[in-house]
This record gives sequence, C-alpha cells and structure tokens, in this order.
Amino acid sequence: MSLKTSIATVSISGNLEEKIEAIAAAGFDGIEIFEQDFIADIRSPRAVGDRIRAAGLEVMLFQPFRDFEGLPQTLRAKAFDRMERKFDVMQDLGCDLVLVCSSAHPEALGGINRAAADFAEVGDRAAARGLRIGYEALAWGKHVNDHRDAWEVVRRADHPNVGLILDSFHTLARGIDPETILRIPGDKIFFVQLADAPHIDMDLLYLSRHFRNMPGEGDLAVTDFMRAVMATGYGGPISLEIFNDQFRGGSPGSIAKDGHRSLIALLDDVRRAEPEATTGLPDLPRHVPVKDTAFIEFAARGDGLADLEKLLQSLGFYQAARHVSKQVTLWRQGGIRIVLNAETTGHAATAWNVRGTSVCDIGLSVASAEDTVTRAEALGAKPFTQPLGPGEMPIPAIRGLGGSVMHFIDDGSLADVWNVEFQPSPLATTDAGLTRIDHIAQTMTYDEMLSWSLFYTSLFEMQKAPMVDVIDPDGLVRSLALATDNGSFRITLNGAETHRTLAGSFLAEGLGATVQHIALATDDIFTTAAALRAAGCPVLSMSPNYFDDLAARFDITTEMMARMRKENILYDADDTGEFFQLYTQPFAGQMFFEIVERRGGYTGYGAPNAPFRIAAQKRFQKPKGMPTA
Ligand SMILES: O=C(O)c1ccc(O)c(O)c1
Ligand SMILES: [Mg+2]
Repeated sequence: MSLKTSIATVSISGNLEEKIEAIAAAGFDGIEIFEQDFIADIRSPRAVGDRIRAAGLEVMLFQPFRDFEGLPQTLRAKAFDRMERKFDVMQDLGCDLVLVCSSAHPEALGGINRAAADFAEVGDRAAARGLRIGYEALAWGKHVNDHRDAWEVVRRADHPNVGLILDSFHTLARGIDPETILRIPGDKIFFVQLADAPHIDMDLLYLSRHFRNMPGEGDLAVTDFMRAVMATGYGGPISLEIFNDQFRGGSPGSIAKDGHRSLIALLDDVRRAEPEATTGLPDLPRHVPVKDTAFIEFAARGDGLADLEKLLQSLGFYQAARHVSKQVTLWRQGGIRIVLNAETTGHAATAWNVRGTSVCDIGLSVASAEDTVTRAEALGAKPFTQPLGPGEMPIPAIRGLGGSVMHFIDDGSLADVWNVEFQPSPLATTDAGLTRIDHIAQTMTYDEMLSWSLFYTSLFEMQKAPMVDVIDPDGLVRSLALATDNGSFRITLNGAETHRTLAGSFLAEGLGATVQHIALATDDIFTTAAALRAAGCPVLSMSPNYFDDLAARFDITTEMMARMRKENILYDADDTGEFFQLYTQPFAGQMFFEIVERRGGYTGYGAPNAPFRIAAQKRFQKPKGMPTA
C-alpha cells in the first residue's frame, strides 16, 4: 500500500486550469477541489473532472460544504436540498467524497445526537448515489470545534458512508494533543488534510485563512500529528490545504513544488519515527548532518577581483593555491577556504555576467556527498553538473538559492580535491586569527523565505529559530536563522519587503536572491581587530551613540568599552553568553564580511544590533543628505 498525495486548489495561485497544471507537474496524485475555484471556472463539472483526470490526477475531495448540521427544521430541509445539488456536481466531476465542515451558522443548534441524526440521514442519501461524507471540526465551529467531538458525531451516526476528516491545523492550533487521534479507527478517517502555521497569538479563523503554510514551514507539530494518523492504520490520501496570502500571489509552479517537497520530507520523518507505518515512499537517505562549510566561491574578474583579493589580504587571508587548469585561486585562513573564480565560461562566468562579483557556490562538508544529492533530488532539488576541465574531479552538486550552486565534499576521495585540483603556493606566516565560517547570510524577497527555509530544513539536519524583525531605516527586513544543533553550519535568511531597505536594494541591483554577507569566527576579536587595523582593513564605523547606549545597558568595564569604541566592535549578551561583532565596509555593491566571537553558549546573531549596523552601512550608500560623523 502506498499513500496518495493531494493538494487543495485553494493552496496555490492562478485560475483553476493553472492550478491543475502546476499540481500535476509537481507530482501529486490527486486534487481537492475548493468549490470557489470550480464555480469561477466556465467549464461544466464533467469537463473539469475529465480535464483533471487527463492531467493524471484523481479528484479526491470536493469542499467545503458549510453550515449543514444542527439546523432548525426549515433551514435543515434547505441544507439537505443544497446537499443534493452538490451531489449532482460531484457525480459529474467524478468525485465521491465531500467535506462538511462543522457549522458556524448563528442558528445552528448544539447536541451530539442531533448532529449524528443529520449525518445518518445524509449518509443514506449519499449511499444512494455511491457518495461519501466526511465531517471536519473547524477550530471556530459553533458547537463542534474539536476533532474528538466530530468523531463522536460520526461514531453515533454509525453510517458506512459517513466518516471523519482530520485537519492538522484545527487540531494543533487549538493545542489538542494529536495522540487523541489514536482512539479513532483508521477506516473511519476518510481524509486527512495537512497544514502548518507560524506560532502567532491571534484569532484562529484569521490565522487559518491567511497564515497557514506547508508542513515544516511553520511551528506546529505536524509530524507528530501525522504519526498518530498513521498509527490508526489510516491508508487514505494526505492532502495539503494551505490558505496563505503570499501563496495566493506566488507562482503556481513553485508553490506546488514546495508543497510536494514538504510532503515527502514529512512522510520520511514519519516513517523514521513510526517504523511500522507504510508510506509507500521509496527509501531516501536521512536528513544530512552538515559538518562544516568547506568553501565559499566568488565569481570575480578584473578590478572586482583585484579589490576582493586586497580585501581578503586585509582580513588576514593568503593565496594558498592555484587551480591546475583554471583561472581559480584558493585563499585560506584557519579552517576557512575562499575560492575566487575568474573563468570566462561555466557556472561562475554565468553568475558574473548576471551579477558581477558575487558568491556563486557554497561547498559543504558532509558524511556522504552522494547521499546528500540523492536526498536533495528526491525532494525535488535540481542536480548541477558542468563539463569537467583537465585535472578536475566530479563533485556532487545541486542548484541552490537564486540559481547558485551547492557542492558537497565528504571524507572519501573528494577530500583530496584541494591537493588534486590545486597547485600550492608558499605558506603565509601571519593571519588575523579567523578560524571558520560562522554563518552565511542570504538575502531574498520576503515571499521567497518560506520556500528556502523548507529547502534547507528538509534537506539538512537544521532547526529554525523564531523569525525576527529587523528595522532598516527604510523598511522592515525579516530574518530567519537556520542552524545545525552544534552550530557546525548556520545560515540566515533575510527577507526584504521593499527595494528601499539595504537588503531590498541589494536584491534589485544584483538581480535576485544571493549571499549578502559572510560571517567569519575568531576566538579573540580584539586581537583580530588589531590585525585588521594593521593590515588596513576597511572596518565599518559605528555611531558613538551606539556605544553610549551599550555602556548604559550592559556592565562592560571602561577599559573594554574603550577598546570596543576604538575597534568598532558591536556587542550583545543573553543568559547563555556574549557576542562580539565587527563589520567591513561594503564591497562589490553591498556585500560585506562580518567577524564574530561567541563566548559561552550564545547562539544568536546580534539581532538587536542590526538596525544600527544597517544605518552605518547606509551611510555608504547615500552620499547626499546624510550627516557624517
Ligand atoms: O476556513 C474555512 O472555512 C475552512 C474551510 C474548509 C476547510 O477544510 C478548512 O480547514 C477551513
Ligand atoms: Mg480543512
């Protein structure tokens, strides 16, 4: 047995035809017809049903039928008539299951037995036509707003054509323990809808209709919910029902693909947590634990290349090797590798043509590069290859953010790549104490953030931190941090809503999402800062007001305050430890490097400092009308 996947038409943008095409292309088995999408279409129910089947999809559910149960007599008779009309449509569509959501009608009367009697009667009418009814508890239903009550109605209706529909949003957003699902026999669950949502304290109807998102994109325990569903022996479809304002305006194709990716990742998690569960999903390698960032590659040429080399030198890097056959150099310091690629053909050249100096490739160290690419492809990522030049090794890779590339290096033969492909230069004698890449910050539009967070969390063993708002003088930027448990790989996603923010103008100028800054770790930021100063590194200077405020907020010794002011070192602290940061001035448009020192268990990114850092950076962007210190 294999679980079938489905998605409600309401989840994606476009007209019904565009939705059908996107859903079929993304690889779903079936579709839930949200009635509004059907009513807005000009085709007959039969033509729509035929079109969906021609696209290779099954019409799995017709929904929603509202305000059915518990009505007083005249309204009740009308509801039954209305149901007969919808049965006509369903038969023409070729769909045998309708979702009845619990009534929110002001005149609906309560009473489990009254509702059960309504369902028993409508069950007979459905049976006469070979149709089935599924009852779903809306979290804001007037009398029934909990799947346990909906199940009691279905149980008492005791009709083979009447079953329960579970929706993870309604159960989890109300804080109902998903383990309660284990009391329901799997064959009485007719359909399962899945949705995640962010943890925002607001009215549930509003949260549900505007902020649902794909499993894994929000904060609900959708995996636990699905585990419980599987443990009942449920074998029906699992379907996404995502009401989301951004998705309604997004690209149908990419939203549908994200949905499919989220279901595969979820089913894989469920199978690992509940080995008895048969999902029908082909085996795939587990979430990839990232050991470290192996390298970061820039596309750079001409003056841009010379500028970047100079900046790297001032940061304590040295040119450690040269590629055997390409115009590519390797720069090192501590455990950090930065590759500068000046080739005029291939991937880096394409990136340079589009964006100029930019990060075109990120290399990660993983246990198995092959497994990583296998999992990525199963989740719908695109593999990346390009013709190998003389002396080059085939390193597994996929497409990442904004058409960039991610390569994977493991301890097998690939670990040799630096010796095989590169000719070493003489060793440097000094450095600035930088040890490793602390994090990579990628900038994108706000609309792309959920998609990329799902990309990373579904492929790698990474956790999301809560989203934070960063105030730019010209608008809001949202920031979402993803990290492995031990901090071996950290990435921050910055979503810009307008082009006037620093992040937004970076996007507009650079033609889309990419790496905006790279944070490098040091064990002693004061020593590093002194080395940078001696080497002429262009450090970003902070406003004196910033340091006055720090002195007021934290117990920092006068001596340390003086050093921080002198070196432009920013500071943050929480219950677990301390954090020191400094920034370079912007280069190549608006990229920059950050230097960080973490003390104790601090795992944040200095978010409280971001508005002041951005303001300082913007002083470089706007020569006119800006006071200078
Ligand atoms: O928001 C609603 O009304 C609505 C309708 C149908 C559903 O299946 C649901 O979960 C919510
Ligand atoms: Mg639902």
